[in-house]
Amino acid sequence: MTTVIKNGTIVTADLTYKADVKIDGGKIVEIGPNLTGEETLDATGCYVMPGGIDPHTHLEMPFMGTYSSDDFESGTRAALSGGTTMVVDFALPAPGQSLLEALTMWDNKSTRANCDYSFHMAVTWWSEQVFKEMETIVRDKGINTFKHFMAYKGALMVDDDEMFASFQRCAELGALPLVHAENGDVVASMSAKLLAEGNNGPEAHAYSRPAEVEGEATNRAIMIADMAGCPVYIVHTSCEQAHEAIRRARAKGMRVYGEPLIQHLTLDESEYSNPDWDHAARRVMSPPFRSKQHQDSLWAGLASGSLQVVATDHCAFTTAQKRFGVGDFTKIPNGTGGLEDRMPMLWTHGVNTGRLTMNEFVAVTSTNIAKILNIYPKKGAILVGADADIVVWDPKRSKTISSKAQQSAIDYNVFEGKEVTGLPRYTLTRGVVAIEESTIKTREGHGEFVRREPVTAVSKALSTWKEITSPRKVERSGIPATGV
Ligand SMILES: NC(=O)NCCC(=O)O
Ligand SMILES: [Zn+2]
Ligand SMILES: [Zn+2]
Repeated sequence: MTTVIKNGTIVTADLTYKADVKIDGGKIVEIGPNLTGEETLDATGCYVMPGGIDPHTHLEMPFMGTYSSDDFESGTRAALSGGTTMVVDFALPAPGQSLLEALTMWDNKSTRANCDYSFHMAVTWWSEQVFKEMETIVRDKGINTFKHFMAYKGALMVDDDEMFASFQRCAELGALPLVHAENGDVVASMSAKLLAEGNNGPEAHAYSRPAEVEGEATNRAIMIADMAGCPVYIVHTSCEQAHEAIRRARAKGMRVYGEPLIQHLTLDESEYSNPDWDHAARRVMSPPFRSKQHQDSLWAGLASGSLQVVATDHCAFTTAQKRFGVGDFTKIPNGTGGLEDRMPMLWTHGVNTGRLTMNEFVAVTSTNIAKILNIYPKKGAILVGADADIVVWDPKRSKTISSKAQQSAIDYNVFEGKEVTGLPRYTLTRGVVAIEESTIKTREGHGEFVRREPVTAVSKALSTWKEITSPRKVERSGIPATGV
């Protein structure tokens, strides 16, 4: 069946123009005036944009003694409802577990997805086996990104030598390392001190992870990547110190990417002072929410291009799960939701305030990450041949965010009560209408895994430069005899 989106204005990362879009077999087949098809979707007054890509989700993630509560069904339904048509989740091997075995576990969970998805593979330990399996993950399994946690000591954290070894392997394979940059040793030490002093509430989670903890680790990850000769992507960049490290590295010519979250852009540290324990605990995530000055830095980074992607790190725990940490903040499961609200919140606080143009909005919610992950223009584009992952965006539609009306499985929303203006009229996943205003038409299992080939251009450029500038043995003719 052919579908035509009529009377809208196409907005991409670099163009804004009036045209209809024709879809057949899940792909865009024609763009132009006066198109016709068997089904017509009216986009009068709307912007026709590439569907959002959220490159940072944790659906049904085993973490801190429990599982995050949105699975691939509810999580991707929430995504589509907010205009996001692809998610990238993290396959997390337990320390000692095979990467391939972990991937099978994530493959099994994702069969319920309503929209397309892909995985990053985490490197949570290091051995000859991990070294070898990384190649299979890239070449056979279509995954070109490896995640490293510098935090969560005693659980997911890797040390510098492991990270350096893994980054070097990424360089060989044309893969991109991702890093959760917080100094896990310092966090562990500060947490123990705070607890010993009786500081056990959710606000102490933020006290234990100041911006310096993130700035130091971000800089370290960037320097290690530079020595390994690979690009690096810093997830959930939340503060000026981390942004500064990214900015500085980019100015020196390093391929470094930074990803602020919608939560860090729009919610601040005052949330942790709320007298209601549940309110504060529901907002416990790592890194924690920061001050308004840090938020200004992140917005400036998006506008100037030193930060490239807005994600959610969607990792949703119910209030009951958060209460595991009553009396000990280190036991509050870390994570917040946001999949459904990322696009409307960013449009409202970015485009509607003049902090971002519409084209920049498309760039940071879709096109930039599609390019970084090497899936452009299959995803992230309104072009003939691209997947018809499209959001028809109505800039006048408004709502007040409420957990009562959300798709996410949890019992609250960190954006509760916020007014948003700018919402999907239609969300299409590979040509199928999944959302029509407030009507949910998602199909469980419709989502497909998106293969991602190695990023050969960047790794070839970096390895060529590395080879040319590598240290060389100095050849000497007159070597003195040893001893006397
Ligand atoms: N961010 C967070 O607090 N939870 C999810 C896991 C992670 O990304 O660190
Ligand atoms: Zn993280
Ligand atoms: Zn995460």
